[in-house]
Amino acid sequence: MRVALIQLAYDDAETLDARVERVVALVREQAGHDLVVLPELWGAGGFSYREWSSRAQDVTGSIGTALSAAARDAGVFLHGGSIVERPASGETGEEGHDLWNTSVVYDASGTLVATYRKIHRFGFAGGEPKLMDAGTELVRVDVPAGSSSLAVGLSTCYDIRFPEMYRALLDRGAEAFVVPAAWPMARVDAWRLLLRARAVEDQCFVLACNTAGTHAKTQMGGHSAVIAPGGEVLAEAGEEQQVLSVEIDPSAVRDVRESFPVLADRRL
Ligand SMILES: NC(=O)CCC(=O)C(=O)O
Repeated sequence: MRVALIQLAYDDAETLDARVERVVALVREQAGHDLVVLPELWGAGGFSYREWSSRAQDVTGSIGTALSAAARDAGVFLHGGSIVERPASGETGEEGHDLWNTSVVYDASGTLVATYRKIHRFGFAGGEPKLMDAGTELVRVDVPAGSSSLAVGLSTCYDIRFPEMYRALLDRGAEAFVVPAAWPMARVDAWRLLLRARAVEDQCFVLACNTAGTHAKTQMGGHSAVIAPGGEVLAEAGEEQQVLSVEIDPSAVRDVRESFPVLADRRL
């Protein structure tokens, strides 16, 4: 199964339209991959809190429409990273906000097959908790891989600090976790550690796609990575924009779990 992580760099000068055009061109270049992943909030800007409301969209807005077409044209399963979602229905959340940090996933025909609203909001008293509602649903999506498939648990950036969420995804059958992110350089050591920790403790692949470049006065950390279910780093990006293209073998999950059956020793 061939996976591409598009570690995108952007700055404050680029318009949303120009960024969407650039991103969908990069997605189309990944034809031949089974799964392509983009970072968190690449359209609105991961740390551009002040812009989030004006850049919010329904999942069927301009970003979603462009991603759907790119997935179809490239013939790839596409995790489109996340958008600042403002549902066209006027829905509000339990805390009264009308915004969510929502991941959008398309199959190779361009159909929106899953959405995931980020459960753990980053920013303490500011940022996401101030502006957005928290998601409440765990989401697993099965990505076709040749004659079989890979069960992928969805998560976003700051979620990686909450191991109980990944255990819950494991209990829903996850064999891999996708982690789109806008994680800053200042804490990149923690990012690299946490990705491997989640892989080792749950014996799952971790496919983590971070942001690069500097926006909203925040330097992003890069270091997107693909981690095997035994914890080996199969590929890791540097600090600049880069596409990581990696072959993974879904049967490695079963092999690791059989040869070192630590999950069978859980005491609930
Ligand atoms: N966008 C995020 O969730 C950032 C998370 C982060 O910087 C951290 O957990 O540290």
